Amino acid sequence: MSYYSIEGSLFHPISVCVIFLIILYIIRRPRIGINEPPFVPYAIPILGHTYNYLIHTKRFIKECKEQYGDSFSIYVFGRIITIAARSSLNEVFKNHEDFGSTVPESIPFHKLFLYSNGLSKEVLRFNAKITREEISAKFDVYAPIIQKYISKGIDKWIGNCEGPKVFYDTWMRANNIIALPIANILVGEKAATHDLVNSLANWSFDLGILVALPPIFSFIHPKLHEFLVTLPIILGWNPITSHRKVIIENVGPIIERRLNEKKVWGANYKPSNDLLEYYITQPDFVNRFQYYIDTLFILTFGAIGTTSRATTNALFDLGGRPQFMKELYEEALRIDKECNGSPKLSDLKKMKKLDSFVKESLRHTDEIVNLPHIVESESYTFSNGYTIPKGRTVKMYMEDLLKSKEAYGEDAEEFKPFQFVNTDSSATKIDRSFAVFGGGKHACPGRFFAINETKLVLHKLILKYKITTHSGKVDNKLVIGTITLPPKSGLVFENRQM
Ligand code: HEM
Repeated sequence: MSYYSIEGSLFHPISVCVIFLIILYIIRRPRIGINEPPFVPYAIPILGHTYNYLIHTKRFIKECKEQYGDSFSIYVFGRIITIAARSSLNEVFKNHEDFGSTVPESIPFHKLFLYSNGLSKEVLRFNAKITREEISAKFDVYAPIIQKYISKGIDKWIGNCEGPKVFYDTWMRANNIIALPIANILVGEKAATHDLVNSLANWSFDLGILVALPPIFSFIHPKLHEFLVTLPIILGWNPITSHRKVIIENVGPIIERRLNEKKVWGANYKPSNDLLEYYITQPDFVNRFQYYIDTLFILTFGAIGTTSRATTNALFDLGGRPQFMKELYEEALRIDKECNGSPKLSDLKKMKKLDSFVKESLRHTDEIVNLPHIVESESYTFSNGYTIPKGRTVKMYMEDLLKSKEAYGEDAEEFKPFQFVNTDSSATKIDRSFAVFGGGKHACPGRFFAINETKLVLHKLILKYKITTHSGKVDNKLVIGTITLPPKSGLVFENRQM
């Protein structure tokens, strides 16, 4: 009797597990339509290519391309994704009516931003328009504010380095420096209090568990992962709430005052030099105040972390290669003299070596695949004849583009900081071999602002400090699955002797 009951109790959970895995295998087996790009075979059921994709990304994707060509599909976290290498990749950008952007799967923007339904087309259109017309195009209008707050930020976050100071949180510091001018341009100097700047700079870092949870439940069903990620929000934990409160407390009274002044002074109302003024002029602003606060959050998500990441990577690229500092310092000194220490757009354009350095640093972001897009039309047929269905996620094989020997020479893997100096290829220029800012109609409209702000921050830092890595070597980026973040190692700042 006891023999049977022990065996029964062991048999029961194991057999349930086995039956569950068999059912999972059958129902989640990838189904490939006719004429699709080659599907790379895999050995481990259910897991598919997930392990190789996450752990051996560079080698795995390279081998797939060599064997299966310019577009191929793999099975990762219970989903088929298509990888588009160099020529197919540019098609995705060009045919923007067939493709839409996807938010990183792990971030439930639609639950975080209820007034705008997250990254809706309407929000993207609005943000693209103001970025293009009111931010990038007005760099010189905002130049005094940008200069002032970059200097303030450097004083606060790097400060006086009479002896060498080692920072192990350079990205956080650069993020705060980059956020200061952006926040001041967006909401004006009066509203951009310490708390507000802090909220705009750091809210995306507070998403914590919502971003950290790998989509393991997608093996069962993608909706299950989506549900688990949104569960904390459904249960009342929304990491945005406290930041939203800070923003509203700071901009609310200023908006109210400006709206009153507009009523009283009519045509004599004097608009302020900030983006809040643009928001106020929207015909539906009063009725959709919370919607516009959402758009502001979403804009800073794409603007601050990306720019500070580029700046931090460039600092580490420079710190690990001090042999290039002399040339950059001499260029910085010369141009700074010419403009009496206040570079405008025309002066930033003259910083050819710095521009080339920043572009080379962006080329070496070291992400293998990135920029997911989703097929929104019924299907899409690549010019190589392969068709992918509606709903399919396509990821760009960025390494294939950015380290292409055809475009960057036999030594494309090397860091060649001044290779763009005598070309007409500035860091903001998008071409078939440089898609760091995307491409086509939806290419990043903030790239002019981002590059100029990055250059201005680096210009001021190069003039003020000697910068080296603490290791004395070129430090590796932090690799998390298929994405890379700036190194976490030490960066040393030391005042230059005047
Ligand atoms: C180095 C910094 C930056 C990088 C690497 C970057 C990268 C990108 C990329 C790759 C895209 C296209 C995404 C896609 O095709 O799905 C994009 C779009 C966009 N970026 Fe940036 N970005 C940066 C800075 C900025 C800044 C500073 C702003 C705003 C001030 C901004 C605003 C936008 C907007 C509004 C879009 C959407 C455009 C559209 O949908 O038409 N970006 N960015």
